[in-house]
Amino acid sequence: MTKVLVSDPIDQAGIDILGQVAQVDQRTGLSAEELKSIIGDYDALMIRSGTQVTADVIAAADRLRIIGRAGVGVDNVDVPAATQRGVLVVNSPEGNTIAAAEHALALLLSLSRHVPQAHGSMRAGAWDRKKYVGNELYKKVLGVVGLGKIGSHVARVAKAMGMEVIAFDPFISADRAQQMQVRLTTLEDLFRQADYITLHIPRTPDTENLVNAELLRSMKSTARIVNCARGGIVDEAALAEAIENGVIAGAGLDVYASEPLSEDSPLRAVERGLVLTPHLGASTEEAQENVATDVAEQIRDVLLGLPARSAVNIPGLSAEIMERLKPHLQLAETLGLLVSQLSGGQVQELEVRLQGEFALHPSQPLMVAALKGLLTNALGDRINYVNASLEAKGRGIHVLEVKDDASRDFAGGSLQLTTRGGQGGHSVTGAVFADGELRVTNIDEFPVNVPPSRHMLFTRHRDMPGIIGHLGSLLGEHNVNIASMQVGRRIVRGDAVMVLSIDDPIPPALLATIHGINGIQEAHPVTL
Ligand SMILES: NC(=O)c1ccc[n+]([C@@H]2O[C@H](COP(=O)([O-])OP(=O)(O)OC[C@H]3O[C@@H](n4cnc5c(N)ncnc54)[C@H](O)[C@@H]3O)[C@@H](O)[C@H]2O)c1
Ligand SMILES: O=C(O)CC[C@@H](O)C(=O)O
Repeated sequence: MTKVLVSDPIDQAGIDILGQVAQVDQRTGLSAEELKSIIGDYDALMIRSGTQVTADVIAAADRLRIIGRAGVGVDNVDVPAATQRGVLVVNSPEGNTIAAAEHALALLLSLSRHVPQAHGSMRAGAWDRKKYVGNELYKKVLGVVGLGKIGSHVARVAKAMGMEVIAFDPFISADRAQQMQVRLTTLEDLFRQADYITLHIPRTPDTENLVNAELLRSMKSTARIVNCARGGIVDEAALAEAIENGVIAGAGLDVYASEPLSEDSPLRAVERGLVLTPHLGASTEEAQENVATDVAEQIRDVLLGLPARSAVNIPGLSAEIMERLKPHLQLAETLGLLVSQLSGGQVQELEVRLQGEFALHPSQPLMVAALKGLLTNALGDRINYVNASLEAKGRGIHVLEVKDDASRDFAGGSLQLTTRGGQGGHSVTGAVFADGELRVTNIDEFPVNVPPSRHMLFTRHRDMPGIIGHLGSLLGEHNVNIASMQVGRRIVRGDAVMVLSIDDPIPPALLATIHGINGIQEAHPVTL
């Protein structure tokens, strides 16, 4: 008998769909140990954000074929562990977009009119009209951080309410922002200018504690901030302090670094200017029905041997092709990640050139892997083989595929990714060597031969005496250890590129100093 475990509250519409093909056991509130002890009996697991599907749980899941997340974020699932075990992870990328956007707007309005506090005082028998004088949103500046699905909807509604909308999203093109009548700006400027700020970005290493004490200090003292995206993006202790000390006027939070929010969190002690909700962004009847139906249909289909439409991990490729193309897919993804960081995010066109033997492989998975790499910094764990093409299209990125099987630069062929965009373009080429090792072989038409490593620094500079030594000593002074270094140049004392593999990331202050070195035209730290 096929069995599905539903371990979080899921709308009945989803349960009914699962019931068409399997025995459905609804067991919410399981401890980690209890989940581990029973998961071995199940073919599918359906969850929301409450259940933590750790590597331990997956290791105990002998029969498990699919994990369905009724919602967007899969940060409560160890996706690499699931992929390794061949367990498909599916989600519902759009089912709760409107619900989350409306919740952010609800927090903005509640904050500006003190709705929860006024309600509390009425319940306590008071009739206090003076204490709860608020502010209007009309004609105020709303700063949207992250202009994706939810951020765009919030921006649209805010404009209809007469707000001026500015946004920070380094991965959205100026054209797209213009279509939405939103002015793109820097994060710093947004925090300085906005009367209201709303966050709609994923939690990634780049966005963790993005809103810290320093950024909060740069806000107007009358400004308010809403986080209905992910916990951990805002430094909670710094936020509580900023509200208590009048540095900012208030905040509305739906998500927390650790959930449920602990009873002794400093946030719970803030008396004025703070509205807290317990991760309710997706909690509307409509969204719960949408996500439950969307995910239950995918679980049902997969259990019947059909493909899933929103797989987060394994693409619609056979295991055999995946195995054969593994290093090539890895190269495409690595080059995508690399070229996106060289290009600074604003990419309008990506050209993928399959050269020599690369042109003989199926191109679609390679194109998708390249796009997945290109969008990884923008979308974190939300980008996958299934949605990469769609996400690129949604961002207005034009994708070109060029096959050049006559090229003979490396025995196994090579792959070149070229970006074009508002800030110019970059190109990177790579190859898979006979031992399966990946190599970056060309940067902006300068030949190099570098294995990709976790932390790297790429510079474009004038080939002149002293520049390499200067950079080397500067890194040494800042305790950044260089593992290897290579220079690529076409003519002596012309333009050149330098590629450093380093053991540690470059601190932002050091990057500014590197930019100041005479002869350095560009410097890009890269994390792969
Ligand atoms: N509170 C809830 O219940 C709830 C419900 C649904 C979604 N969410 C969360 O809301 C967030 C947004 O979801 P979405 O569906 O709009 O995602 P999306 O992928 O459509 O949009 C995210 C946007 O953030 C941008 N971005 C990435 N890194 C950035 C950075 N460092 N600075 C600025 N912009 C950056 C991306 O370019 C993208 O446009 C996610 O974190 C999601 O998990 C919360
Ligand atoms: O399951 C929930 O209610 C939270 C969902 C939301 O955070 C998401 O990422 O989709």
